[in-house]
Amino acid sequence: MENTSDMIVVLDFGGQYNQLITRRIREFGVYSELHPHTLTAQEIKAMNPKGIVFSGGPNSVYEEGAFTCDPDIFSLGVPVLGICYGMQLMVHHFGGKVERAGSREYGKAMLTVQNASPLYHGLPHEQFVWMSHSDLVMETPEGFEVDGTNPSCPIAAMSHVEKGFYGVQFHPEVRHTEHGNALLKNFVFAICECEANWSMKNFIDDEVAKIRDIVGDRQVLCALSGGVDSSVVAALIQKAIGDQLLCIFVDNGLLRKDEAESVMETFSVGFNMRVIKVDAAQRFLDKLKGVSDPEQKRKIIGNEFIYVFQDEANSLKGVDFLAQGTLYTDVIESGTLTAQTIKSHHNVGGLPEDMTFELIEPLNTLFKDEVRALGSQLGLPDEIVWRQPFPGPGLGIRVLGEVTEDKLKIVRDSDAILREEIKKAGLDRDIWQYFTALPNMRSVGVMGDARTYDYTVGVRAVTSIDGMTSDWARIPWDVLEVISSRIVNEVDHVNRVVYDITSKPPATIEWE
Ligand SMILES: Nc1ncnc2c1ncn2[C@@H]1O[C@H](COP(=O)(O)OP(=O)(O)OP(=O)(O)O)[C@@H](O)[C@H]1O
Ligand SMILES: O=c1[nH]c(=O)c2[nH+]cn([C@@H]3O[C@H](COP(=O)(O)O)[C@@H](O)[C@H]3O)c2[nH]1
Ligand SMILES: NC(=O)CC[C@H](N)C(=O)O
Ligand SMILES: [Mg+2]
Repeated sequence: MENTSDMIVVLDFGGQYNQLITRRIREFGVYSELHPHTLTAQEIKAMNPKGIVFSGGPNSVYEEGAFTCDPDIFSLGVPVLGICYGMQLMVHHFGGKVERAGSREYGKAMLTVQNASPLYHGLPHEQFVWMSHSDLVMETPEGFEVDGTNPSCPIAAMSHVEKGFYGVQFHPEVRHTEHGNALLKNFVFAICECEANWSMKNFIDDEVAKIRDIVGDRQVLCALSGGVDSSVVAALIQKAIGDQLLCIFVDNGLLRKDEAESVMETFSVGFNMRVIKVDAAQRFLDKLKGVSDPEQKRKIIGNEFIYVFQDEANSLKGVDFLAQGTLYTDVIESGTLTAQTIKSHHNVGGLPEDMTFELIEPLNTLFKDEVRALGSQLGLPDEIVWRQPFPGPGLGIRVLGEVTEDKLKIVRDSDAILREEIKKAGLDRDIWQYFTALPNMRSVGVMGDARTYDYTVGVRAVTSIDGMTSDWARIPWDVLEVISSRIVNEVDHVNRVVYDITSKPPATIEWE
């Protein structure tokens, strides 16, 4: 079923932050999706986009094996904006010349606009842009004009206005490009003629219609964790098909203190949903025995989740669909789009091959902050909409290395103290996510005049918008002090607490 909103397709040539392009466009109220560069012209045509953006990427177009695109894309009659690698690819395709530059250009540069193509409408003649490249366009292809220049990059922007093809060597999606947003707006609205007609309200209408269409009178099993994403999915599906929805909450033994009870209370009593709880702790812990590699742990947990869902579905009748709260970031970070797998999210990279369910993942094109807006629009209360994210593999990836009951207890107890103190300090809404992790190390301490040789607990607290990037939270010293002393005093086998002060990148939020 086709979406009712205008849309821009972004083709991914492997840059890690390409989703920023999609985000910027969505912020204008125009729907946009990021797709692999291998998407064919026919597949793109079927999506009926109003414009196409080629992203940047690490390859050099003249190298063997460099990413390319289906050449028929240029015959679709749809405007194309090539950014960095995207522009170089366009040049290469149409017979211009791209070569390695004498030196790499990374950072701020001054762009002089010399041909005011529609992309620069209303923008100043000179503007700061952000560059990150080591190849240069030496010659534009026939029919293209040079739009902008810079001393170290003479062909910094080009266009073929008649065909609707534009290229920029710099990155308009990055905040450091002074008029980047205005430039993207010119592309989206003036050149592609999009209307700002994408909102959470019509997202709900589109998705409800799609779900009804796909599901018919069959039943959907929704994997409900009590977290933001699956709660929003459950609410959306309930809106679409009412009682044909059955939720399943799995106690995998990797949950936080008192979590199982509180989720069951909220959803079955508070929301009157059909929820069943499956106690599968032993199954998960048995499978994790002796396993210490993080990716292997993630895959085991992902598989076990599905097996539990499948066992439950078998004992019920006529359940063909499994709904999950998979987000766009889960898909992107699991490496299905970009070249590099950072970590397999349990609900994407961890799915077993012999799965018999059809998946329903209505949020898999949305970012976290968009899901929160959707939750509010659906009428979910703030306490759910603003709940901090908790990963499906749970404490299994916060106990680093092999997972044991003893270590789970340390993480569970220290995490409960941290949550209590953050709440008490009134910081729970400002900090995006906060938890403790147990590195696989012990150190020497002194307690009551005696030597101890015990575990270190790591405290992690970050600020973020969508989990793709984050900064460590500046928790006041006195709050940290209380947290540290309570953890050491109240949790057995801990004699040291450290605070993680790395941002993402280069670290990630979770430690595994
Ligand atoms: N304990 C669980 N029982 C059932 N399903 C689960 C459980 N944990 C995770 N899932 C499924 O995996 C999906 C991904 O987990 P994830 O933690 O990303 O989302 P969430 O828990 O819904 O939201 P949040 O990111 O806010 O924690 C969930 O949306 C849910 O469908
Ligand atoms: O549902 C999930 N399944 C997973 O496998 C998973 N791994 C990480 N996360 C959460 O995603 C966000 C980004 O985490 P990282 O910076 O650690 O990749 C953070 O909010 C993490 O808590 C997960 N969520
Ligand atoms: N950021 C990019 O897209 C870089 C493109 C190409 N690899 C270059 O170095 O010029
Ligand atoms: Mg969760």
